[in-house]
Amino acid sequence: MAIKIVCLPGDGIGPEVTQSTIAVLKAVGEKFRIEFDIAEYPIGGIAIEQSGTPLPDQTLAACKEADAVFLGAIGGPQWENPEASVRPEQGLLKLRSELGVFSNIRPLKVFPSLISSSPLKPERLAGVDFVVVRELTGGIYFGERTRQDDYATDECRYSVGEVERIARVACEMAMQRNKRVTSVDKANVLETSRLWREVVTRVVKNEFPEINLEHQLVDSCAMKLIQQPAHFDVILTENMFGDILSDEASVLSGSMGLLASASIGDGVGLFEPIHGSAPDIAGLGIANPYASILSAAMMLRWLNLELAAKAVEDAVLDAIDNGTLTRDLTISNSMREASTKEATQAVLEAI
Ligand SMILES: NC(=O)c1ccc[n+]([C@@H]2O[C@H](COP(=O)([O-])OP(=O)(O)OC[C@H]3O[C@@H](n4cnc5c(N)ncnc54)[C@H](O)[C@@H]3O)[C@@H](O)[C@H]2O)c1
Ligand SMILES: CC(C)[C@H](C(=O)O)[C@@H](O)C(=O)O
Ligand SMILES: [Mg+2]
Repeated sequence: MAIKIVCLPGDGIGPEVTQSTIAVLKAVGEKFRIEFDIAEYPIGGIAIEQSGTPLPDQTLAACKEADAVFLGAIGGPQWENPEASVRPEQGLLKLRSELGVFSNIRPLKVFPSLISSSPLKPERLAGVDFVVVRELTGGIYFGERTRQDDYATDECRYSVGEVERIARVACEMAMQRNKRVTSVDKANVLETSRLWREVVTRVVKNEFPEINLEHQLVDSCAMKLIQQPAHFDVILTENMFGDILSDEASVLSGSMGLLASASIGDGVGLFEPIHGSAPDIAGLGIANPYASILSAAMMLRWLNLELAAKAVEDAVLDAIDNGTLTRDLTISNSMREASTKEATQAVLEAI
């Protein structure tokens, strides 16, 4: 039976990188005789243009019935008017919430052949391999917002249950890795962080006694990520800190255009690169498609298609090792610059 994938290209470079990813999915499907039924639906700014809402009912219904959902990126300056009542980002947040995908897994590896693409010194990058486990459906992203003439508020709320379940995801992941969890919070200031710290400590003590747990404040964690990135194994953190730290971490790998993610809950999974719609390069044909393609590999693995997932990851690695690099990766090392199409072609040839 065909595997039903709902694809949400979105805005800016979203459609460019999803087009590459669909080509790769088709190729890997042919190689391993897997039938994918891929249907595209609007989300984000394009959906606002078409129907006045960033997450149309048909899109949400299709996502809920799919085996997996794949998203490019949403947003852009056209929809950034501070007075606007509908925004592309609301569509993505509602989708995450409706699908209940509370854990966002963002792996970070440094590809040896890309060490010169990172602004960090090579010796800092040796052995860097960690994963950010970001809570995705709670915290300040989903609290009540108010606006008066002269002030505004954003509520940040976490329940014990929300922290327990994401802590378990991080611990289970750490058990498959080096059994080290760094839980990141701001417990010296925030009450939600003090609850977070308490709950994480209890979950580890009662359920994962083999895990080596450390707590780190988010400000010094931001520093340590650059100063000593090889220190980390699993970084467990709340929604907004995870958003910020993962973009920061992408600099270690050389580009945001390399970082994939999987958003998992109890039902259908959502797979998306961590980057946004990159309005500054949209339409130029130079976006890096590897983050998106690697997100599809995470999707294949989650669908229990391990051979196909590995084939996609190896093909991206081959393309990178052969020096097929888009502008974001060549900028600091004056190598030849590949287009999105050329990078996609290099992956297709390696499959
Ligand atoms: N998941 C998502 O859909 C998502 C994620 C982040 C931001 N956004 C939205 O994207 C819009 C732009 O946000 P931003 O500029 O802060 O972040 P961004 O991630 O879109 O871009 C940041 C920088 O990284 C570069 N970049 C990002 N992805 C790249 C790729 N694949 N290849 C080459 N270069 C790449 C961009 O050119 C830009 O210079 C905003 O509307 C924001 O809300 C959406
Ligand atoms: C677009 C925005 C709502 C989103 C987030 O903050 O979660 C993005 O930055 C991400 O990292 O996926
Ligand atoms: Mg982000």
